Amino acid sequence: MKGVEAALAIWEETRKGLFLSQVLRRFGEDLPEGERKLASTLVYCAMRRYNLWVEILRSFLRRPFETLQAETRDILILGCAGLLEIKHFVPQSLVNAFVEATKKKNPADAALVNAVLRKIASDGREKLEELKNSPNQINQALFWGLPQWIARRWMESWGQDLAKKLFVSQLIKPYLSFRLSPRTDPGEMGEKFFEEGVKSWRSPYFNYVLRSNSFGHPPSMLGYNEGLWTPQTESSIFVSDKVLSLSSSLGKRKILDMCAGRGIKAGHILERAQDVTIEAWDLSKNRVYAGRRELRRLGVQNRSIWKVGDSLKLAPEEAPEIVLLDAPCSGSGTWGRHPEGKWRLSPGKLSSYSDLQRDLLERAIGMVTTGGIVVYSTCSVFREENERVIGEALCSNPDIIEIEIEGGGFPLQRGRPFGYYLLPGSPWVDGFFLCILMKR
Ligand SMILES: C[S@@+](CC[C@H](N)C(=O)[O-])C[C@H]1O[C@@H](n2cnc3c(N)ncnc32)[C@H](O)[C@@H]1O
Repeated sequence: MKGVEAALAIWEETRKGLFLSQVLRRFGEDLPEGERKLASTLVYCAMRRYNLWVEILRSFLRRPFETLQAETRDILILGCAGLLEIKHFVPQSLVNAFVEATKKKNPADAALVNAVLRKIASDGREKLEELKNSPNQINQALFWGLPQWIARRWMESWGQDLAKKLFVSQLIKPYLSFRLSPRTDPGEMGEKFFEEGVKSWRSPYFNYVLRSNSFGHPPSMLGYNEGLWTPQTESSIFVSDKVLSLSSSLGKRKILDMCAGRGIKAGHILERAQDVTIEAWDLSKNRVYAGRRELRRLGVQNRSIWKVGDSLKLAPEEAPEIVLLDAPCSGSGTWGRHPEGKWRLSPGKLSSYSDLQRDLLERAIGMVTTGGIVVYSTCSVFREENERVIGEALCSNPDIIEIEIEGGGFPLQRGRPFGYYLLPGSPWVDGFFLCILMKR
């Protein structure tokens, strides 16, 4: 099973700090479709509930998990996740594949891996059910794949019902939404996708967005290189769509995108508003490079200026009428898509995000004049990165007011008391926060 070996190699790379999706793309290209799917399913299952697999393994091991060699730990985690989550595989062949991999990496541990994985195949589900049905908060955090401190914080700040929704969202398998360019006909594009084996249908929220049940590799799909569509989650589309409607209803054409990243929102705005110009900043040289390339792909690069640098220090070419601050954040609303993020976050890191967000928002407010708009967004569901940041900005800037947002059918959850949340709850909608401010 080449998929098992590839999963182990991907897992090792991810430990160096890379995203699963990045590594998977690199490894996946050389694998046949079935093996690529197996590798992807294994690494995502393992990463989504990493602490759960470690806990289950502990209960089946006679020695402390930490004393095992790193390669053996990896094999046991992927094996445990595969056996308890992948239903369409014969457990015995999966166990055999992991034992074979151990023989290559750590022959001395092959018997241990064989014994532990066989035990998990026969008794592991019972343990899983036990945790699922336990009312204990620690067991719930384990079952849904969350670090305990995060589960506790969400329970405290969201209350039991909404926190449960966030817990469940950790296990929703994400799919692609395609934002169509204004020159792309949704019906024709849907047919082309179908010919390529991808089923798609219209999003209930946007008439220029198609949903799919694919997790595919966008650059190798039909129409991507020609700029006919862009993969973008519908929550992210909601944010850039709001910038578009503010620009058109208030007649504001000069936009500053303070943290433009790879230019996904900038591309959306420029392709749908021909009279808008965007100045795009980002700290990362690589992202600015990718952003420029993205706008070129869409054919809108000549209405943009890009700068690499710290948005706390850069100066705009022209006074902006709208500032979009799509702030760097913990990404907690996108952990269904990028589950490695939750294991890399710490309380200290979370508060350093809040500090940076507060400074960036102050800078954004400082750059607009009377009537100017600041659109603040994060893909996080932590109040520390959202309402708290907005609350501090409103306190220190009495000339700023919040503007109400219409959901247009999108299930918005009012922040407490500022801004709006899009809570993660379907494969096409990540968790996002959005707040629109105006200078009086
Ligand atoms: C949420 S991402 C932006 C995504 C982007 N708006 C899009 O839709 O493609 C946040 C970005 O902020 C950038 N960033 C972080 N700190 C920054 C700073 N001090 N100045 C400018 N950019 C910064 C990161 O490099 C990252 O690309």
